[in-house]
Amino acid sequence: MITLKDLRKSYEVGERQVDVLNGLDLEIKQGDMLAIMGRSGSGKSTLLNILAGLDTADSGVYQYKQVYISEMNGNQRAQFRKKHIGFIVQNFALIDSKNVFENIALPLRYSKLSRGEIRDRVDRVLADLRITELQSKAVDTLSGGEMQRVAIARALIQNPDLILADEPTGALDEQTEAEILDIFAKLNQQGKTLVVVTHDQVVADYCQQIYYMQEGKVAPITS
Ligand SMILES: Nc1ncnc2c1ncn2[C@@H]1O[C@H](COP(=O)(O)OP(=O)(O)OP(=O)(O)O)[C@@H](O)[C@H]1O
Repeated sequence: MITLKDLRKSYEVGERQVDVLNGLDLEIKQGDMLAIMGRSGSGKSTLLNILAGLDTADSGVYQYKQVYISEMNGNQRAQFRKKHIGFIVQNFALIDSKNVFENIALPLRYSKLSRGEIRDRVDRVLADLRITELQSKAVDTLSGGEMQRVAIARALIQNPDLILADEPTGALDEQTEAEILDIFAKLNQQGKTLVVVTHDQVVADYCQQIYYMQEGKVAPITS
């Protein structure tokens, strides 16, 4: 599904050049659920942002199915992101001034769907994530676990094939973490491909493969 080949990316910090990706290769198959671990600053978020089409490498190849994302311009990447990617972050990134329903419907706002179709789609993800009763609530009144469910619902609203999660349970207690991980496992069973960046071994152990990022590359951890 995804091939990354010889990805390189560096930043100039003052006089110094920091190599974040240093010839990174990775293959992700459809239906994989993989964890990426590694020390702080090793480049995990950079990699996830590139997979999402939010950022680009300086060189190397990013192929998604038959398409070369690494050859796209910013607009094309935005289209790609909208169609294929669901992105989930640690701090949920919800809009406080909007209620749950509006947050989940947000990615559909420039679509050609009618209000009724939007309603139906949101109803479906609300039901899937068992948060139908929260739909009219202000998001800043929710618990952390509820907020993350809303963020997952928003990520799913366009029915993406690839779900990228950056420390998705980092702000949650153990019990809530387990609930969110169950949701991920269920999505994976439904055929979604998931890539989860985490520092947490419990989260990594939920995934079928664990990769470790070091010196600008990733390598599988074999148990
Ligand atoms: N815009 C930028 N300008 C300069 N350096 C940057 C920039 N973005 C990231 N970096 C550097 O790139 C490196 C990788 O950052 P990245 O956020 O990808 O790491 P990470 O593994 O996700 O870290 P963490 O686990 O702490 O979130 C770090 O050294 C960071 O300081």
